[in-house]
Amino acid sequence: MIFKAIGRYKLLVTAALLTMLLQVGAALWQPSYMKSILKVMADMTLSTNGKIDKISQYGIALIVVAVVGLIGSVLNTLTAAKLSQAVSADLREQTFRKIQTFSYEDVEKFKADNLVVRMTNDINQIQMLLMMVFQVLIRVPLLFVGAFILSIMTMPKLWWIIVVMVVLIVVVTGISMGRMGPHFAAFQSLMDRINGIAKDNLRGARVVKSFVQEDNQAKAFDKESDELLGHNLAVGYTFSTMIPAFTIISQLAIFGAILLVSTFVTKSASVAADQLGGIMSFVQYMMQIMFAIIMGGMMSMFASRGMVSMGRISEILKTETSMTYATDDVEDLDGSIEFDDVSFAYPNDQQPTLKDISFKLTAGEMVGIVGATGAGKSTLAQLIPRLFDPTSGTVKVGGRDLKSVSQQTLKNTISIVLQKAILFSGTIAGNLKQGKADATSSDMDRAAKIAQAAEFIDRLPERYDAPVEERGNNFSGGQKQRMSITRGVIKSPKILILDDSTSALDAHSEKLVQEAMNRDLNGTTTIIIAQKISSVVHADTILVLDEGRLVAQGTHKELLETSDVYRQIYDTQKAKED
Ligand SMILES: Nc1ncnc2c1ncn2[C@@H]1O[C@H](COP(=O)(O)OP(=O)(O)OP(=O)(O)O)[C@@H](O)[C@H]1O
Repeated sequence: MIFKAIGRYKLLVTAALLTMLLQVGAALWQPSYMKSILKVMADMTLSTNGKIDKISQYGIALIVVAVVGLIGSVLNTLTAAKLSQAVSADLREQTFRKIQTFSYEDVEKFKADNLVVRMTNDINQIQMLLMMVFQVLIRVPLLFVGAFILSIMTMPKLWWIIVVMVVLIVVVTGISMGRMGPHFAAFQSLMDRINGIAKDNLRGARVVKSFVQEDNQAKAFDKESDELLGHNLAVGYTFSTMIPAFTIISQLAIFGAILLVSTFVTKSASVAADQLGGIMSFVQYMMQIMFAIIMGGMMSMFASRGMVSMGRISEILKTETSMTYATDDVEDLDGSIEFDDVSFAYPNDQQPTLKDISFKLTAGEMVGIVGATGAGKSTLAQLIPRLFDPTSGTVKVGGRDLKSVSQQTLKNTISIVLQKAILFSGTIAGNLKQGKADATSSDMDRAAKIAQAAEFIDRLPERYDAPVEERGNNFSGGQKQRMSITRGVIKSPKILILDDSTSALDAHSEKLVQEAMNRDLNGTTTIIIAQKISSVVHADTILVLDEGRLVAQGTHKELLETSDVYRQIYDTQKAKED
């Protein structure tokens, strides 16, 4: 996944690698000039002949190498930043596109909040890792090996000091990383939970305020946040012991090296000068080795977090949607519906929500679905536009098994207006066009009249261009429902499902909507899921659900005579009204 994403930016990758090489080359070269300058300076105690010129030459060369290294470093940072941002933007878009192919069931399995964290936080982790990789990937091994060899070449007798230092630093790094690893693994799932709480709280701000739940919400948030703090502190503590440990190791190594060198210095001045220059560059190489190991450790830290994130993104990209369409052909189906021995269980649910349901509806009928809360009405309705596939049995529309028709055919044939009116930020027109992409303003007028939305839309100065805020927050519950019904009816579908979607409307408006539908959507099979039997008394047929089973079907009059469940619901509601 990641290699494919990076592969698109060959030029940037090459530039990042070359600039990295430039940096390493310059870093390794500099100490040798230092050594030469110091050697010449020490020699000056014997004779100054031509020495100043030599020092200037070495000095200029040293500055040139340092400037080249600096340019390499700036260019490398720029290319690494550009590359990591481009790759992570591609991954984010690819992930979002993939999620768009998911069925509703797939989204339910992942959970929406979790998908949001993956597309934001996880992609950021990958971006940070890539930035690190393209800044230090080659630099670490080259700097380590280069500085190691050059240090031993500079002071062959001190090879063992380098080896002891490397072993100690590797041991400290290994122990520290081992301690930090489990904390990094916990970060991501904690971020999912914290994000979920924050989102629930902000979305349900009205409920939180009206039920004075601020304290409880804050406590729940604090619990997760404290756990995250605990992991962050544990990482911080380990880090705070790691850095001083490195400093002590390097100081001891430098001290040891200087001490040993002083014992090598003989009375010969030229040898002493040589040793002085040597020890300077030796110490510089030692520092570079330590830097390389620390950078390597840091990279492995970013890598361990980035790998977890990559796994989470690749899980999305590898997910094959649970719903496939047998064909792309667009067909003209009529609005008849047939359920043949349908049972359905939600993903990860052992118990079926719908059990052995069979019925037939003729095109153009007005159908009511009633039943107690939790009886399975919405679940049954969701199987018609194929939001879920049945666990067993067949759902047919226009005589065709839903699994054998194309997505576009389904979209053209069926509209569902959900219990909760969901609007997207943009304009009213933008939301209505989700129902019919090429809707004209006369289509919108017609649909708005049916849904009794015209009365408030006409009062808005911008009418259909009026802005809709996030989740339609600038509209009332009833206005949102009316817009949602407008979106549902705008394409005059063959089948229209209204899932308790007039609940926020007063009885008069509900009646007006139904009358307008009867008049203007003649020929549309209308399924009305209703809490109140009064909303469906005029239906051609009513399905009565009880604990996931279809227990009766008929007209209001027939059901009053034949169905105990129906009569019970009717009597209870009537008693309440009286
Ligand atoms: N996404 C889901 N995942 C798991 N279980 C679910 C899901 N949605 C609904 N259920 C369960 O399925 C059962 C039927 O729910 P459904 O929403 O279909 O009932 P309903 O008859 O429409 O109820 P209501 O009239 O209250 O809207 C309930 O027990 C509910 O807990």
